Amino acid sequence: MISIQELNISFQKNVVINDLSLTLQEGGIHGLVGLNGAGKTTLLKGIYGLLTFDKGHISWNDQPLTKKSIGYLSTENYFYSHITGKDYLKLFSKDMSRIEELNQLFGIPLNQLIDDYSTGMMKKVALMGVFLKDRPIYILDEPFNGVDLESSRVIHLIIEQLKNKGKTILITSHILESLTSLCDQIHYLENGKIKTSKVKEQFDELEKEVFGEIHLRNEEHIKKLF
Ligand SMILES: Nc1ncnc2c1ncn2[C@@H]1O[C@H](COP(=O)(O)OP(=O)(O)OP(=O)(O)O)[C@@H](O)[C@H]1O
Repeated sequence: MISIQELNISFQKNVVINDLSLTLQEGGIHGLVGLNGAGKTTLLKGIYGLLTFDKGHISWNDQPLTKKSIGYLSTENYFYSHITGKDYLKLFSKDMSRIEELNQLFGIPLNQLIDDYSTGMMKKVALMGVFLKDRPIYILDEPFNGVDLESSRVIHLIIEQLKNKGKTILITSHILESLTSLCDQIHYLENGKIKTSKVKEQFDELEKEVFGEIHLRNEEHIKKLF
């Protein structure tokens, strides 16, 4: 179980994560949603240990949570420039046949320079790097962003399989449907706190409760504007 207690993360005076508490059960797929700028990436970076926090505590089964327990997909792909996909993936695994087997699912031209890849291809190579490492926890920031339908389905199935192996997964997406079909629980982040958490049977309520209100407000506003 990952336990986050009263976490505060701020950038200068901008408090982005504000006394946030959240428990992530072991062996589950957890979604994190929220509007642009809500603090999803900040929270994931905080859990992975890329940001210092003003206060609070994060633990994993009552032990400190460290980077080596986590496979982390960042929203920004920090590749070395002028490196081929193959050379990049070799940083994650020396097992070339596993790399090639994994790539059968994604079809990336691995001998090409990453600099020459499309946005979706870069995302897929970054994800392949994450999946090549066996970790108990995976934190995936926008894994479906820019990825075609076929590969989204592959990523979906890999995540489900990781769950079957007992891994704990935390994932963000702007596409709610990709989370409702995948997650056991979805957490909604607003004003630096988890406003609500819903289990699978309650996902309809999440749509109505959180997004219904926003849709309604926007619809009225659009009708006034146009
Ligand atoms: N390095 C930084 N320095 C200053 N402010 C930052 C930094 N990173 C994030 N912020 C601010 O923190 C807030 C939350 O940003 P964050 O990227 O965590 O949001 P998000 O929920 O992931 O948004 P999106 O859905 O657009 O990806 C924003 O107001 C942003 O401007």
